[in-house]
Amino acid sequence: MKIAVIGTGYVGITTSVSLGELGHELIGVDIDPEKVKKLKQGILPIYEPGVESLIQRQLAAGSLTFTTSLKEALPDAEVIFIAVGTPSLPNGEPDLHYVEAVAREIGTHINDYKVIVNKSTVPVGTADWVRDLIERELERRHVKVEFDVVSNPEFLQEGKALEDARHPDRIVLGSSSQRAKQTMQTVYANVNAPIIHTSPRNAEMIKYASNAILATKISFMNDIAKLCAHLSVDVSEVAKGMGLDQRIGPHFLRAGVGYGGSCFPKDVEALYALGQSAGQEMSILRDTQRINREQPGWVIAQMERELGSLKGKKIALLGLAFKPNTDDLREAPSLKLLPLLHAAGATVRATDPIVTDPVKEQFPKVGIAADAYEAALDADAVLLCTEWASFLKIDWKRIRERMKGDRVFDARNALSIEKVEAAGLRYWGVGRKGSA
Ligand SMILES: NC(=O)c1ccc[n+]([C@@H]2O[C@H](COP(=O)([O-])OP(=O)(O)OC[C@H]3O[C@@H](n4cnc5c(N)ncnc54)[C@H](O)[C@@H]3O)[C@@H](O)[C@H]2O)c1
Ligand SMILES: O=c1ccn([C@@H]2O[C@H](COP(=O)(O)OP(=O)(O)O[C@H]3O[C@H](CO)[C@@H](O)[C@H](O)[C@H]3O)[C@@H](O)[C@H]2O)c(=O)[nH]1
Repeated sequence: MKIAVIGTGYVGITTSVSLGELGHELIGVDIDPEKVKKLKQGILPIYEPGVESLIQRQLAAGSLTFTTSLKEALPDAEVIFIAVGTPSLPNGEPDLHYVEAVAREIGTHINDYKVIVNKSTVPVGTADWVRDLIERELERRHVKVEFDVVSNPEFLQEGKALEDARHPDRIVLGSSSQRAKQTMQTVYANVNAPIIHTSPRNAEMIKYASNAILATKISFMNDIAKLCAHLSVDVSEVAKGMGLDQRIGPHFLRAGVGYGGSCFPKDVEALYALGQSAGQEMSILRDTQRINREQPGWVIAQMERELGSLKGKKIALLGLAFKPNTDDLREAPSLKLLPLLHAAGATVRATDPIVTDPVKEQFPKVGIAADAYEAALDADAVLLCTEWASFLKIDWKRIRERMKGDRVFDARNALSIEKVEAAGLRYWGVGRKGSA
């Protein structure tokens, strides 16, 4: 089957290569000529493990191509995926103008039956709106072309996008016609995952509600962690004990410095905004967001409680990306910690295995170190912000020798207390040992 994917960000690229693995022929479209130029050369403009080699293989086989021209991509494609961004507007609602532009362009150029699949995360009712936009363009052209709009939300996690695409927990298909449903069944025929066939509106809500509950689990555990800190309880042990209950599950129970990334913050906000416009309070989501906003400040306040004033203190910041295995800095907690540390008078030397330059541009005062050992030189304290695998394997004795102070603040609850303490360092975690 020939498939066009509009937008070559995380979702567009992952969709393209994973559908390519299923035997389909893919054409990726992006308005960004630089991105397309790189992709045509097999260069991935983002860091996502495993994806670049797959692009190169599929380019060489001729089963994957890229273009900046939607018009050129449309005629041969039976299915058109929309995978453009839906960032937050200042009022919290998602900005749908990229989706709108693509829908209009599709309406301008289609001449035969297509299934248009929305993969972007969008509010309930967007599939109907996309249908209207396309119909209006067809009316303007005085042509009649049949098409269907399907909602097929994406659930991949950055850093493990390929694995998630190959082995999804479920595929959600919100189709409004039998013809579209059958086409989508062919698209995903070779994926071994449960398929939920539902309406487009239900599919759109499934995506927002899924992200919102995951974000809420994190904020809930961050609240529990702060209580654990007062009661000398280790929240990691609590999470372990809770997670074995199958009704709760072990995932997304890790307390830390809060959630970041391009999805949770904007999607929780968008669902909250959707509630507001429907006159529905959504107070849980309000608190989910509040707790997340406050978490970096709470971590810094705890550091001040432990270290005294941070004025003149040297802090080694380990990790800048919003999570490991990505170079994505969107809503990264590091970008919230840095101004707070600076405002408190601390000097920061940061390190990250992948992403440093954009942080240096945004915060010229931050020193950038090649690795954790360089960052720790003369430091009063180490602060772990992103739990990259390389940081979990640190030789803490080597770190101790280089530091001036002896404090390790684990804002991800990812380090082994025993290993840190065996090196003669004092450990602090979020609602773990050392917190109060
Ligand atoms: N990043 C994730 O992990 C993830 C996971 C699930 C769902 N989503 C959702 O998927 C959508 C895309 O997310 P992303 O992170 O891939 O976005 P992104 O911002 O990384 O990429 C979007 C791409 O679309 C391109 N684009 C914009 N307008 C275009 C147009 N008119 N024609 C062609 N290309 C156009 C941009 O140049 C950009 O390359 C969002 O709605 C997001 O919420 C993202
Ligand atoms: O127990 C946990 C789990 C995660 N996080 C943080 O939560 C954020 C988001 O992590 P994760 O969900 O792994 O990354 P994303 O790539 O943003 O993926 C989320 O957002 C995507 C975009 O909608 C969805 O497709 C995914 O299903 C959803 O997990 C990161 O800052 C993590 O550090 C925690 O603090 N504690």
